[in-house]
Amino acid sequence: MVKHTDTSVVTIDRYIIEQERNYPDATGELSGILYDLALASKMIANKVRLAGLVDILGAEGTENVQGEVQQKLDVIADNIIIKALDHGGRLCAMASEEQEQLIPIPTQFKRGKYLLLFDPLDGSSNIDVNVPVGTIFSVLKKVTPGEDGTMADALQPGVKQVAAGYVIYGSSTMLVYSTGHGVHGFTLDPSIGEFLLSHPDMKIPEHGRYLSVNDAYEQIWPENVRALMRRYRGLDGQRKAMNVRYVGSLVADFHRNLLGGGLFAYPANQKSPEGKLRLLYECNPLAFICEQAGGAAIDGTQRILDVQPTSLHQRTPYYVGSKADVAIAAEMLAKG
Ligand SMILES: O=P(O)(O)OC[C@H]1O[C@](O)(COP(=O)(O)O)[C@@H](O)[C@@H]1O
Ligand SMILES: [Mg+2]
Ligand SMILES: [Mg+2]
Repeated sequence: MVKHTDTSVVTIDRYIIEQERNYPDATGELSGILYDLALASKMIANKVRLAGLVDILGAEGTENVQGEVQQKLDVIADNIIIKALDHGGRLCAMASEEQEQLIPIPTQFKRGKYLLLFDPLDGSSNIDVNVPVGTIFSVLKKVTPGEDGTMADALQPGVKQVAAGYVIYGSSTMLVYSTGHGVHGFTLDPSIGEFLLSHPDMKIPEHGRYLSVNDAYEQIWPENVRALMRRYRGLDGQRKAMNVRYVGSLVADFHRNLLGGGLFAYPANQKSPEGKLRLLYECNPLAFICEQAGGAAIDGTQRILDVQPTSLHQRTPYYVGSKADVAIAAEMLAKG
């Protein structure tokens, strides 16, 4: 595998081909899915950039399966990804935060051996206020007989992912992914419309600087969660306080912590006993990336990637980031 420095001019397409050489039996189907996701991300980036100028801010007026009001950009991003990925002959089904059921591949198109699960627009509450948002994706291999993807194909533990990644639409647009061979970041150069390698082989620092949690829920957290947050804030005298940063877009909070080291948490609380974030298309893909970068991710009792899913839109408590900080969470939350 060619070792690129961050001065090489390498497009994502070229990099994906080079990575494919790691797999002697590769058919190019997984590479094709990553190409199409890169294309869809460019189209979504364009919409996000123009959000204030064209009529795509605000609510769509519909609700998704989570009971959340859908933003116009949630629906636009969802359609862009489905239309970019449904005809390549590489997928047997898709699943989206914005769709209640599995999304079948239209009958006129060939089916493939992979499933794509995604959160088309992450951080929806930040769209209208021009704060970074993102897209999150996870790729699984079909495990049941037959052509069409089934729920059993979607409900596989995170360790079964063959690829995962996210896109952040911030001051620049970046696509970060892993196929199980490290984590690689690409920055979109809008002047040539290409994702260029900018962050090869990303690693998260062992000890984190940043704590990312919405402590507006402090009053309704279980006592062991409150004790844990006091620890991270240096209030129990056991360690130096971490610096608090919370954007309210999971992708943006995760990305900052991946680069600078930190802990993102969305604990369970009395109102949401399972937490808020979705296991299959938010927590599993970022946990895969984080572990590939040397970090860790738990639900408070076990490794997120070992959780056996039971439903498409299930939620889970989430602690992800620098290994040493997640270890503290595991130790203190085990105290029940
Ligand atoms: O406002 P809260 O309760 O802190 O929740 C913020 C969290 O909700 C989310 O916006 C949920 O994701 P969606 O926007 O994709 O529904 C996360 O990005 C973010 O971390
Ligand atoms: Mg989300
Ligand atoms: Mg979303």
